[in-house]
Amino acid sequence: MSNLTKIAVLGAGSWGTVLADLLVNNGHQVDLWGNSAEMAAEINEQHTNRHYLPEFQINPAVHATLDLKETLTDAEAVLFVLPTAAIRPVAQQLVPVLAELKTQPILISATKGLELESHDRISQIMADVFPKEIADGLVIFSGPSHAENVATHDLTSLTVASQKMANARWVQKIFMNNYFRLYTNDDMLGVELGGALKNVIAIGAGMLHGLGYGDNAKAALMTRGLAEISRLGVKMGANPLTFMGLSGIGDLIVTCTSVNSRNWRCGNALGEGQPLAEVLANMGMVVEGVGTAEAVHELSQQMAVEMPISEAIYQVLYEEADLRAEITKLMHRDARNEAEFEN
Ligand SMILES: NC(=O)C1=CN([C@@H]2O[C@H](COP(=O)(O)OP(=O)(O)OC[C@H]3O[C@@H](n4cnc5c(N)ncnc54)[C@H](OP(=O)(O)O)[C@@H]3O)[C@@H](O)[C@H]2O)C=CC1
Ligand SMILES: O=C(CO)COP(=O)(O)O
Repeated sequence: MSNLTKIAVLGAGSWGTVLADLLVNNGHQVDLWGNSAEMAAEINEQHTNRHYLPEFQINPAVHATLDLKETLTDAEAVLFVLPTAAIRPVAQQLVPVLAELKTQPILISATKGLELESHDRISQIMADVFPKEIADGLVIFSGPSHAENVATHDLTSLTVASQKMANARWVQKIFMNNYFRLYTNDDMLGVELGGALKNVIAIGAGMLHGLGYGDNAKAALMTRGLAEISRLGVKMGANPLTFMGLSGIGDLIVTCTSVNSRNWRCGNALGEGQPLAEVLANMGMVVEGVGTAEAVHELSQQMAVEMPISEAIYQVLYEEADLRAEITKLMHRDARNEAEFEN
């Protein structure tokens, strides 16, 4: 057993690969767990992951594996970087493996989404699946951070939130370096909601671009999008200030304005007239906002919170509503005061 801090990274896609590389660059030992033998061989032998990050050269010390027991043994933390839909089944696979270990790792989630049908946040899925003493220590890792930019060491700041601040501070310490800065936050609910719900609004920003709308339209969408995210979040018990932070407005800005965003690119292609099934098939990476739009549609009804922009995007994605007609409807909603927080 080495003296290095070992971190298990689950999910060898764009974000998991870049975070594994960052952790190794920071002097930690990393096992990167994935589900493809070819991918693991490519990472271990060529130190690339061309499907997800065509230009990226991975630190050769990143070790990819398909063996979950090997990945978890001696790990001080387990970082989930999987699509939302994979969190519950993979977490269930972990339970018997963790039960055999002498010490329990800290769980960290970098995933941004709401589960379909249950509308659960990642922390709720973890609470369902893991024993309380493990789930209670979960750290949420969220903020404006395209993998492609972190890969080139662009300056990046994120939020780490947990009910156990000691865990958040530990995660802060293992990730921070001269291009990666983390802030702690005790509002896990707000941090999770900001990270998940901005993906829906980013699809809308892409749609506007695809239709040919300009900067004013995008600024209005982002501002009113944040208003409805905050409205839902506050009603659910989140701190309104969280939505003004990195995991709120910060992530909304980066996702609504960058061609690196898969959600933005999906919306842009829809705005240009491509069918959703074709867009998703061509993307080859997860577009979390599509599933989350359906979860938000149901959650906002359940919470009796109006979310007109997210609802319009849901209608276009799932109910074959006409995009231009939805925009017209939004522009003709009842006139109101900007500061009204109720609807
Ligand atoms: N990319 C980014 O810049 C950022 C992403 N995120 C969030 O991180 C999460 C992951 O995103 P990202 O890395 O971009 O996604 P990608 O689509 O790039 O990669 C997803 C990875 O998860 C793997 N996977 C899917 N299902 C399973 C499973 N059941 N078991 C094991 N592996 C599985 C995929 O494997 P396979 O190749 O076989 O499909 C793939 O390697 C998302 O919630 C996203 O919102 C957050 C911040 C930044
Ligand atoms: O969350 C992200 C950046 O912070 C990644 O966004 P996309 O999933 O839209 O690429």
